[in-house]
Amino acid sequence: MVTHAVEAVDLVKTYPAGRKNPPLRALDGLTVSVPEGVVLGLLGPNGAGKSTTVKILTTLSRADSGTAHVAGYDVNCDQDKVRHAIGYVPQKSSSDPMATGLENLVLSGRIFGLPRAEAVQRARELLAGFGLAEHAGRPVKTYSGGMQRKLDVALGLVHRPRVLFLDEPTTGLDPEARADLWNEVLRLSGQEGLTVLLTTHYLEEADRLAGQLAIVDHGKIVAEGTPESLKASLRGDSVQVELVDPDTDGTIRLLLRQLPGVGEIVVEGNTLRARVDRGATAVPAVLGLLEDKEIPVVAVTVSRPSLDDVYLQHTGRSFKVAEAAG
Ligand SMILES: Nc1ncnc2c1ncn2[C@@H]1O[C@H](COP(=O)(O)OP(=O)(O)OP(=O)(O)O)[C@@H](O)[C@H]1O
Repeated sequence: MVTHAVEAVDLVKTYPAGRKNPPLRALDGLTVSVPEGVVLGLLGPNGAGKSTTVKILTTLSRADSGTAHVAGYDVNCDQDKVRHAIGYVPQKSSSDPMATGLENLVLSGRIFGLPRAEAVQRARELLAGFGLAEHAGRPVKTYSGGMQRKLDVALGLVHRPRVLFLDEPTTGLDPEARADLWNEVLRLSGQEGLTVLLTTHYLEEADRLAGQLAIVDHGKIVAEGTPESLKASLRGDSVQVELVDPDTDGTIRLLLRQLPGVGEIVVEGNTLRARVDRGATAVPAVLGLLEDKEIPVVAVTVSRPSLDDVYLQHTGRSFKVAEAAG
């Protein structure tokens, strides 16, 4: 039997939106669960409701209705037990920039009730685990962005939680630091059996890091599964047409739409992305049509469906377009 480290059912959360406006429904019946030892990615564009979900699950906010259990405890009735069972790494760092990495970790351990010697030992263990041992004595303000983020994660682990919440853990990090942090999270989950719920609006992060994905849109989960199963559930291929000039009046989109086997088409700047039944037959047809109409093309590429295609399938819009809309 699968035991769930996190179980949220039908969460609704509204925020006041000013006197003349109806309340904003940030969560609209969100249901999600995370099996023990799994890294679950909550993927959605800005404003989808990811942070609100995390705040409710970490007892920082209360849902208007619905239920949630974390590590078996009710987030409303057993708040202290939940707080001891979880680690929470918020979007904004909670470390003291003037204190050293070691001091930050020891203080955090003391706050969780560890005796001083034990807090120091745990701090040193975490610094070593995250490759920060040689920087233990430096003020955090001198750390690189990647080092600071690793320290943030270490701070969330001081009290050996069973479930770790990471709210957009790699926002603002360069690709190398991002990959480094992904490896740390995978190590924690693989070797230490930690359950991780992370929020992200990076499709690549969701694809690479999450064993399970839940796609959030307008306060609801619209699709769930492993990244592979979600992509495999889409038939056909994705064809990308890069034009010399943008399709400002939508003519090219309409033309392509008429070809047999071509499904939804998304336009992003000079690029048109179409779902097609078979890439191998669609590419020559697309190229032939555009050549006939003397429409200049930079490139046409075909690929297997991506998470962006999965998102499009379930929400009717491309992830980038949803992000830009906020
Ligand atoms: N304290 C608040 N008061 C009013 N509205 C809020 C508050 N917190 C969040 N919201 C609104 O609720 C919706 C969901 O916000 P939330 O922060 O959960 O989204 P998100 O998916 O985490 O987005 P992001 O990726 O930008 O962090 C948004 O429309 C947001 O503006």
